[in-house]
Amino acid sequence: MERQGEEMCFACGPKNPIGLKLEFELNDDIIESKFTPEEVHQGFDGIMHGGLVSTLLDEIMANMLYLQGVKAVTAKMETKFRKPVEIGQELTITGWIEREKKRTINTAAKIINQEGQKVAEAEAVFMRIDGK
Ligand SMILES: CCCCCCCCCCCC(=O)SCCNC(=O)CCNC(=O)[C@H](O)C(C)(C)COP(=O)(O)OP(=O)(O)OC[C@H]1O[C@@H](n2cnc3c(N)ncnc32)[C@H](O)[C@@H]1OP(=O)(O)O
Repeated sequence: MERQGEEMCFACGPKNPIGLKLEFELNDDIIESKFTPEEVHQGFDGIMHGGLVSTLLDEIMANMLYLQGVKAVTAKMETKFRKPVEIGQELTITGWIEREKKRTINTAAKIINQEGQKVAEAEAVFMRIDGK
């Protein structure tokens, strides 16, 4: 089978049939994406699965670096699930860089629901794999 590379990314790949198909807007140092979870994304009834909430946060931080030409992988990540994420509510996901030191980049991200409440947030350490 022919491999389709990054276009198959579960979170952002346009060719992944079961993917989240996230799109991003990078403005200066802040990246943003919108996503509305559906029933197929739930764990408990009516609530988005926490693993997928983490995926949204991981992906926004990863793509922020990727879109700036930085090749790095998530080395460590901590997620705080502040409120249940309801199915059918549009989410705004935002990511930014906190600090950089040699190979490691500390990043952060948050998810805000339609009512303006912070439903989840994360801090992560990315490690460059581009030899820089
Ligand atoms: C269409 C668009 C698509 C766009 C595509 C976008 C895709 C986005 C995907 C979402 C992002 C992801 O999920 S990325 C995938 C998930 N993450 C991964 O698979 C990463 C797996 N881990 C690794 O590959 C490796 O552990 C690395 C690269 C992180 C580090 O390995 P290494 O380069 O060999 O480094 P190593 O010699 O072991 O260690 C060097 C130093 O770093 C420390 N160190 C090593 N690993 C870690 C760690 N995880 N957390 C903390 N510290 C660590 C060591 O203690 C050591 O410290 P000292 O002794 O020097 O003090």
